[in-house]
Amino acid sequence: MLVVEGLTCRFGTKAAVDNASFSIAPGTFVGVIGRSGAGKSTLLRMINRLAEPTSGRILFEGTDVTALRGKALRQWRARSAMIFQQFNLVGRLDVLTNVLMGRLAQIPSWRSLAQVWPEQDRALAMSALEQFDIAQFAAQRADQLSGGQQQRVAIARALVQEPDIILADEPIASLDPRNTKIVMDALLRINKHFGITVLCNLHSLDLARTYCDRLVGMAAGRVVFDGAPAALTDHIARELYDLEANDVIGAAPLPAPDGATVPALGSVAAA
Ligand SMILES: Nc1ncnc2c1ncn2[C@@H]1O[C@H](COP(=O)(O)OP(=O)(O)OP(=O)(O)O)[C@@H](O)[C@H]1O
Repeated sequence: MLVVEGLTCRFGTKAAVDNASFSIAPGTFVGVIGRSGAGKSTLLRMINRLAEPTSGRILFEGTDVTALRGKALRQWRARSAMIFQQFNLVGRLDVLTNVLMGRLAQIPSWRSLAQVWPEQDRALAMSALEQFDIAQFAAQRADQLSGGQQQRVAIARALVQEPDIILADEPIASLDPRNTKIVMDALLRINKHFGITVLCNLHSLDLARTYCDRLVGMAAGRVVFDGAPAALTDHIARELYDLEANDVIGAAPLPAPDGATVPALGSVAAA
């Protein structure tokens, strides 16, 4: 269980996240929605401890994540894998090595410096690439891949971290509709097949409704909605998105996720 209690992050006098509180049961696919500047990125970055909370607490399975330092903090960062809008791969390195970076927290530093990866880690990384149909690119430089392929490499890297939670910060913002679906399906597969909790910042309400078990709606740093997608009426959505509402509501519906209907809140089904 991930518990966020009164979490606040201030930049000067401005509260990017203002007293956010919620709990997330293991295995849930949660969409964090809201317009640009609502505080979605800051919330995810605080959970991973990339941004420091000004006040409040983050608890994971009873451990106070906000208080972690040194090795314990590095371990937490491995357990809460981030996926970014811009993929954050090392472009000049090959795809397999990028995925193996996800194992860094598990191996002694001399091995990573010498690029001597344990055979079982290489097998794990190849298997992750196979899961997302990109094993054929293993030896290619990461910057030679398309955006959608690069994001799948980033998801494979997150998967080999063997995380409890994946924090995806607008993972499809740079992608076309086809790659958007491929990447969202990949996240859904991870969530349902491995039971890994996913928190995914999404600008598009249609995507959030299609893929998520639960939505957390943010406006001006505050959590203003928390519930099942079906409970998010157009009226609430319009309040949430204000002037952007017409851009995010009622766009062309996305095809259903591959091989899965949208699951019930908190359920974990085999993919
Ligand atoms: N490092 C920072 N320094 C100062 N202000 C910041 C910083 N990071 C975020 N902010 C401000 O905090 C607010 C919330 O930003 P955040 O990026 O979390 O929102 P968001 O909902 O993720 O928006 P977007 O969808 O545009 O990324 C914004 O007003 C932003 O300008």
